[in-house]
Formats: sequence, C-alpha cells, structure tokens
Amino acid sequence: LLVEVDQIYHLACPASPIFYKYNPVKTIKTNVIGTLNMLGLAKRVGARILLTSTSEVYGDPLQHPQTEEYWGNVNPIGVRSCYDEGKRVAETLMFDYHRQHGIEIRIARIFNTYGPRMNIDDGRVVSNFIAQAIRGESLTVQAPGTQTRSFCYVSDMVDGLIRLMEGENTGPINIGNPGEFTMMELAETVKELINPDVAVTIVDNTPDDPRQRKPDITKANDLLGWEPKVILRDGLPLMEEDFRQRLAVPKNQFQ
Ligand SMILES: O=C(O)[C@H]1O[C@H](OP(=O)(O)OP(=O)(O)OC[C@H]2O[C@@H](n3ccc(=O)[nH]c3=O)[C@H](O)[C@@H]2O)[C@H](O)[C@@H](O)[C@@H]1O
Repeated sequence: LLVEVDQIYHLACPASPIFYKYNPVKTIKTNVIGTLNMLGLAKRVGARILLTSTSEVYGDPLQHPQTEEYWGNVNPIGVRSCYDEGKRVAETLMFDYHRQHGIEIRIARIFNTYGPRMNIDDGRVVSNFIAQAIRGESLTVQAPGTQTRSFCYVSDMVDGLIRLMEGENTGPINIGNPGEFTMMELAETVKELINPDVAVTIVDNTPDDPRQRKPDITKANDLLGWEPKVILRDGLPLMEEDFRQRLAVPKNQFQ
C-alpha cells in the first residue's frame, strides 16, 4: 500500500455476528493477515496505529463489570471464535510489534456501538429492533432476554477513539457506555419510544452468546478524560430519525 501517513485507524473487520459467522475464514484472515499488513505499513512509514478491538475479547465474562486486566472467558473453537479469537490475536500482534519493533500502538476495546447510518440489515440488536419497530414487525428478542449489553452512541465512540489516538497510552482501554440493559429492557424501550403497538417475540439464540457485558471505564476516564455523554433514551430517537428516512416510513404512519 503506497501511502505515507502519520496515523492508521485499523477498523477493518465485519462486526455483526451474522456477517462474521457467514464467512469465518475471511473474518479471521482480516484479523490476522489484515492486522499484519497494517502493522507492516505502520513500521515502514513510522506511523502510530490504533486497533479497534472489542469487548468480545472478554468472551462470556466471569468478571462484571469488565476491567482491562480481565483475561476473559473465550471459547477457542466456537462459531464466534473467528471474531473473538481473531481480535485477541490482533491485540497480541500489536503488542509484539510494539515490543519488538518499537511501533507506537493504541488499542481500544469497543463495547456495543449504535447510531445513525448503520446498515439497516446489519443484524445487530439495536438496528434490528429499530427497523422492526418502524416497519411494524415484532421485536425479536433472542432467548432468554435477560442477557445484558451496554450501548454506546457513535459520537461518543468517535470522540473516545480520537482521544486514545492523540494521547500517550497504548491501552488496551475500554470505550463504552456503562449503562447496562437486558435485551428485554431494550425491546421495551424501543417499543415505548418508537412504536407501542408492536409485539415482542422470544426467538432462539445462537451458541456462546455472552450473558452479561458492561465496561469498567475508569481507565478511559482517568487517562483520556473521556466519558460518554449520550444516554440510550437520547440516542435511540436520533437513530430512528435516520432509519425512517432511509426506510421511507415517516413518523405516525403506523400510529
Ligand atoms: O460491540 C461489541 O462489543 C461486540 O458485540 C457484538 O456482539 P453482540 O453483543 O452479541 O451483538 P448483537 O448481535 O447486537 O447481540 C446483542 C444481544 O442482543 C441479542 N439479539 C440480537 C439480535 C436480535 O434481533 N435480537 C436479540 O435479542 C443477542 O442474543 C445478544 O444477546 C459483535 O460481536 C461485535 O459487533 C462487537 O465487537
């Protein structure tokens, strides 16, 4: 890649479970070969490189909330492993290049992010529920519905990533919103805010779905002066507005 750059944001990788499971070999190639290529570029041009890692490195966590010191509980041979283990080896490569070649690295562990301009058919939970509510379809809560996630609005995430890149800490640093919700609570909130008439249906889940997830963001707070500003109830309507435009369903059509 014939570019001369000072900073590399390495974000490449399918991030929706349905997409990374659709082509696990390409997913792990992106995480291993793609990361090696980007580290090679960083080495050649002397650039600082930031990897967007993931809360999935903690697997189905036995520590709650998750701090960066926790090593995780990850299945190495499951259907999610191309992503979870892929991101774990990407982190290893980053630190090996740092220690062996002195590359300047930054690692963010991103917790579930949402916002306008997401692919409508992305398959992740927030975009699914919003699209379903707008279309007047049932919200598909995967069993048991008590599993939790912590959702970060995209502008907060971008701010955190830029602060990490510009700062002096290698990380890994959790970037996420500690507000924690069960999937049933998320469905009820989307229903209340977007379309009170839709039903909530329990459907089958997929293997190895993490049962709980919430970032400890003490490090991001202390080292980057960062904390999220947009709570879920404020972020969901912003995403709704964008989805309504793209789906061409104005507010009130079903209500
Ligand atoms: O952002 C993260 O930290 C990571 O989380 C995601 O994985 P996951 O949290 O499982 O993402 P979703 O597919 O949005 O699922 C979240 C929860 O919602 C549930 N879900 C999903 C879709 C749906 O229609 N209904 C539903 O109840 C799932 O069972 C799961 O418990 C992806 O692995 C990555 O995008 C990312 O690195």
